[in-house]
Amino acid sequence: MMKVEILDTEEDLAAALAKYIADLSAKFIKERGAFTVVISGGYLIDCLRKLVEPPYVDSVDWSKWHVFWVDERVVPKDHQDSNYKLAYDGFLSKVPILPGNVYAINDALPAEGAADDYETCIKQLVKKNVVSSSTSTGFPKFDLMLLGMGPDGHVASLFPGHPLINEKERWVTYIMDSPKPPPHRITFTFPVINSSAFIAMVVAGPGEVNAVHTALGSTSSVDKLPVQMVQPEEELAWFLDKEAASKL
Ligand SMILES: O=C(O)[C@H](O)[C@@H](O)[C@H](O)[C@H](O)COP(=O)(O)O
Repeated sequence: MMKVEILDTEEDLAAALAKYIADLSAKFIKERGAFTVVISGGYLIDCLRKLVEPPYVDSVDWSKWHVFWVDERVVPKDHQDSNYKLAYDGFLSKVPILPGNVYAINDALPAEGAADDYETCIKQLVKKNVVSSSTSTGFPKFDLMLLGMGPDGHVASLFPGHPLINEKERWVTYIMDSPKPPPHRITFTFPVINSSAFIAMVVAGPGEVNAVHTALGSTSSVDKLPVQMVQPEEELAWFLDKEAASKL
């Protein structure tokens, strides 16, 4: 199922996104005592700012959250390009999520090793039932993924025309030639992204208007953009501000 929310301003988008996340947090914690959230980098983290303010900062049961990255740059965790640093500075440092429930990549490993290590970590969490497993695909089923999108329609570190968008076996893979710097990254694959229960696709501002139009406004497209390949098992919710939706 897909829904598209177009908000007047980016501020309204942040407020709507916070409510959506808080509601899903309450749902999954009630159902299974945990909430597994996968975040991307980029402007998404700034869009989470309403979650770290009242009422949500007080009402969300942060102790049940488990946080993962859909992609990460292969740099030290304190490097300016690190998605972990971006999320820590802008979100994780402001809420009482248990440090042991925040799953960053092993930044001492090169890209291939870091991807293998992250995949092994997730497999262990599936065995412990911290992360669910999709009964239809056998891949890990995260409760919610919070994704941004690039102007070229990339999601995570899955870029248009790159062979990685066709990876069908691995849970986590790596790229050494990312067109968006830095070049070395790890990324979830589409089988994992599309085995998630819910995905929020968060796009604000003028930078992605063409990719948003391609994804939501056009019917025919021979080669699908990565963003058009996103199809979670329960719901894909687009959160757009009026600028991002201006070509719809
Ligand atoms: O590591 C990354 O670069 C992000 O995970 C990436 O997938 C991001 O979500 C989009 O690129 C949008 O981010 P921007 O705000 O930088 O365009």
